Amino acid sequence: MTRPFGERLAAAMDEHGPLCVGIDPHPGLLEAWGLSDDGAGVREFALRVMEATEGRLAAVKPQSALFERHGSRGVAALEEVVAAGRASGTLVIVDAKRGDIGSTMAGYADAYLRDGSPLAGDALTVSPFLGFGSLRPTVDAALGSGRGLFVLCLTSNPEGAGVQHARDADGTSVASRIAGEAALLNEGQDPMGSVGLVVGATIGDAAATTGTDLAAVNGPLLAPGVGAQGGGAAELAGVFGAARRQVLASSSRAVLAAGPDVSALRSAARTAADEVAAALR
Ligand SMILES: O=c1ccn([C@@H]2O[C@H](COP(=O)(O)O)[C@@H](O)[C@H]2O)c(=O)[nH]1
Repeated sequence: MTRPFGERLAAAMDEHGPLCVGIDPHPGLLEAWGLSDDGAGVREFALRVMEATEGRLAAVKPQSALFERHGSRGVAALEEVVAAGRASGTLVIVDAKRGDIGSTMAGYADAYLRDGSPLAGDALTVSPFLGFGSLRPTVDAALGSGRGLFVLCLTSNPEGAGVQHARDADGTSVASRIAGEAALLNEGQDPMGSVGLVVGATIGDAAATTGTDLAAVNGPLLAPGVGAQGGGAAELAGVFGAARRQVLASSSRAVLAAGPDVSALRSAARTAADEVAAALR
């Protein structure tokens, strides 16, 4: 039986530091790397990032949308990233932000969280905005197969606040409600549970102002927004406070800009990993 994701991620973060590099093959980056904006270009881009990071980072996070742009060839390239992660032991978080009614979520669970599925990495990002309960099929599939989830909670984009900071009749914010549901699923897990949250490095004091107790989640906190969106060491320390040991910081464009040379990418990833490790110590 595979060890739970939370346990595997904690071990990977201890070994390599709390950084996840995003694999985001944007058209502009493909051009800058001298690659074609098609399935072959995306494949070459993604496999170079894997070569630079394999066995050296806790995790990578392919952005599904930027693979899907190229239809079946792009999705085939995403499958190769998943397979490369499996072969090297680098954890793969598929950033697809899936969210739908429960019966359809069962389909996504089958695609992204089932042993033997070519798109099943180690964890999947999901959206709880159709109701946390609608995520149940993905929760069951993840926990039953040693995989993890990252549930959107306080996202890095400024537009997220309108929904996530809203309060219900008893004054509880949406973000706090989501964090509370994740905490229930992670109860008693050591060193941490497998149901994480997405909490942007750019959210300032929003955890405090929305009453969201991040430390109580007892699960990993995926923190995008480092680098290109303006999050840095100071922001990470300020946003996460007592929850900082649970944080897996994520950076895509700021690291990917160092490509296409594999050793330059490797060195950019190492520098970013050392910076976030120092900020979150
Ligand atoms: O709140 C969120 C959730 C996910 N993301 C994703 O992370 C990367 C960020 O890329 P950068 O180039 O480092 O800005 C991207 O794939 C987003 O979809 C996020 O930014 N914020």
